[in-house]
Amino acid sequence: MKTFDELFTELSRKAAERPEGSGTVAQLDAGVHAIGKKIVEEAAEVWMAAEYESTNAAAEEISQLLYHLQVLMLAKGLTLDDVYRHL
Ligand SMILES: N=c1c2ncn([C@@H]3O[C@H](COP(=O)(O)OP(=O)(O)OP(=O)(O)O)[C@@H](O)[C@H]3O)c2ncn1[C@@H]1O[C@H](COP(=O)(O)O)[C@@H](O)[C@H]1O
Repeated sequence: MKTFDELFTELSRKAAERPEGSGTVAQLDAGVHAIGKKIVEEAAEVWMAAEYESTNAAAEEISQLLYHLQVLMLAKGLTLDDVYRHL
């Protein structure tokens, strides 16, 4: 298990070091358009899981949406503070 901040630290390292086989690196290479599409897809899956599936399924879909949002943040060069200052 990891926190939102811990995941961002891990993904930032992946983006910098570009290890072989990293899905995050592949997503970053695919670009903002592809990442954005994935976010919309994952958001729809969150909605469907929340409405029609178990609470655990909804939690899993939410975790995937959070992951893809972080990938977009990295693609755009945004930090956690850039986002947190708007909360
Ligand atoms: N938390 C996640 C995470 N959540 C979601 N995903 C990606 O999002 C996809 C989920 O999409 P779906 O369930 O809709 O399945 P899918 O449509 O079949 O997926 P794709 O065809 O798009 O791959 C997964 O296949 C992963 O590619 C994640 N990929 C990575 N992480 C974490 O990110 C870290 C770095 O991962 P790597 O960069 O791959 O090393 C690790 O700690 C991972 O646990």
